[in-house]
Amino acid sequence: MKLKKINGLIAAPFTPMNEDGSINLTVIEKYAEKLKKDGLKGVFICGTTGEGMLLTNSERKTITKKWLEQQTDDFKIIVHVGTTSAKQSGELAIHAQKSGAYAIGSMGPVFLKPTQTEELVDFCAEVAGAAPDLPFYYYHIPSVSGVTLSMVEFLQKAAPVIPNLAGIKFTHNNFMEMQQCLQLDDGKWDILSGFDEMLLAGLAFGAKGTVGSTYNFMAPLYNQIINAFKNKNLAEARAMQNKTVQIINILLKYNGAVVAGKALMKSVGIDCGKCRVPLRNMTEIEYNNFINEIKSVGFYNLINPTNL
Ligand SMILES: CC(=O)N[C@@H]([C@@H](O)[C@H](O)[C@H](O)CO)[C@@H](O)CC(=O)C(=O)O
Repeated sequence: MKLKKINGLIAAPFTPMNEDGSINLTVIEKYAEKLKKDGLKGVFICGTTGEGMLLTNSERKTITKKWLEQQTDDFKIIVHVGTTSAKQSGELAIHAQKSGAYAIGSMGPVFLKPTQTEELVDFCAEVAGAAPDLPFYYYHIPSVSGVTLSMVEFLQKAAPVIPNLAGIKFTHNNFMEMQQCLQLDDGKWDILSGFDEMLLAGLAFGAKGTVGSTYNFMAPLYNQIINAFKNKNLAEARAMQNKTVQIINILLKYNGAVVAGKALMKSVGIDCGKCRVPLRNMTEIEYNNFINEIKSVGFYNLINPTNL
């Protein structure tokens, strides 16, 4: 399979929900329009940020169909199909391919975790094999999945048995390993940088595509980091990355990037509602304090493209 690499920002969108916790599809068209206007190259749906593992397979298929109504050549829909079961993930992969998704991704099995690379390869081979016409990305996110195997070894052992293997969504801060993956097989693999606050480091090691949650509401800042890096203006790139770090620190202080990021979306015009258990939503007092802290670092001026 001849694979094109992803270049630029891919958002990991929140899954909009109603007050009763049901999924809210009515927001997705407006959501996609905002992301396209902000310069996103697509979305990676039903991942960590999308609370994918807190949704039923039926809900994930419904969300997939809705997002796919927004897909264009310049706005790619990548579907996270990871679950604890290769069979369940395979079912989602079949649906994603039938529905016309650009690609699929899957994290490793988080229950009965693989302890050796061959076990992870076997899991991914079954999932990727269910959608043989789509590029498959392994979703490496050890801080959440607990699957901490070598990605270099994974690529080496997976390549011969997963013909549609495209690369790795590398949500990890081991940049030595990321660099090795980027260099492997003459740079064949598409290695997507997954930590927004370390985007500049990923760019420095050669990553071209990136997936993240804060691209939902800070994309103009990150596109400025990418442009400053391309123009060799590292002082500006570092200054902008530092601003994103300030904001991410506040998100992490208020129940984390998923809960706080999802709550923030309403203030940028896309009301995504609350998160599902076991995630703990903010109280009203916490939310007011959160917004005040976000304002105190100039967030709303920062994301206003006319100020960039
Ligand atoms: C652990 C985690 O949630 N990582 C986020 C980051 O975008 C993260 O929210 C951001 O770097 C702030 O820490 C993404 O990599 C996750 C992601 O791409 C996804 O939700 O599919």
